[in-house]
Amino acid sequence: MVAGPPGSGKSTVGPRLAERLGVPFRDSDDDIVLRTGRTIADIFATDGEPTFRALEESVIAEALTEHGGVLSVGGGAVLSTATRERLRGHPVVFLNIGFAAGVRRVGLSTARPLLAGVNPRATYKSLLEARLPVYREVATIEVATDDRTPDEIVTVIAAELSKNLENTK
Ligand SMILES: Nc1ncnc2c1ncn2[C@@H]1O[C@H](COP(=O)(O)OP(=O)(O)O)[C@@H](O)[C@H]1O
Ligand SMILES: O=C(O)C1=C[C@@H](OP(=O)(O)O)[C@@H](O)[C@H](O)C1
Ligand SMILES: [Mg+2]
Repeated sequence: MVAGPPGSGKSTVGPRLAERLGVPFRDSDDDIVLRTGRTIADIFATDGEPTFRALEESVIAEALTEHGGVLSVGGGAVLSTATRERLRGHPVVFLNIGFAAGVRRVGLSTARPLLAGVNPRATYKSLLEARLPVYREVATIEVATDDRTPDEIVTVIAAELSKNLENTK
């Protein structure tokens, strides 16, 4: 699984990592859109965050049982205790990102409803701080992404994954 804050590159790096490993790719946000036929922004605006989080838990639980490849998840997915429990035993990559680079990457897009409020920079800053320990708790691999291209990040992850595999032999 690939986890980390919005803008860390989960949806960009995940498919490239899957390609490099020769396995299929899924993204929990895409799975929610496929299942509901609605956008993430619409689900947040119409039904509220708790409905979105329940859908997110459900598509991740499904992917963890039926999907044998790389799964990128939304930035808030690991806040769920049930999801964290389901992740035990799975390799989890934490894509880390600093505030400045993260703000540049998420930009002014309205696709992320949590960052569409009055002060998105302050929201993003507190989100990074509050979630950092949670990402670290679930991660088996942590990669700083600020000054790396997606392909460089994939190379680092692939090397770490094979190192971890060697250690379990
Ligand atoms: N390593 C990187 N360097 C520069 N830009 C990146 C990198 N990874 C992702 N991006 C860009 O940042 C934005 C957010 O990436 P995305 O994969 O959607 O992040 P996430 O899924 O973690 O929210 C996109 O515009 C993407 O092209
Ligand atoms: O951080 C979050 O709580 C969210 C991150 C988004 O995904 P990305 O992290 O891929 O942007 C998306 O799941 C939703 O807008 C909520
Ligand atoms: Mg994403």
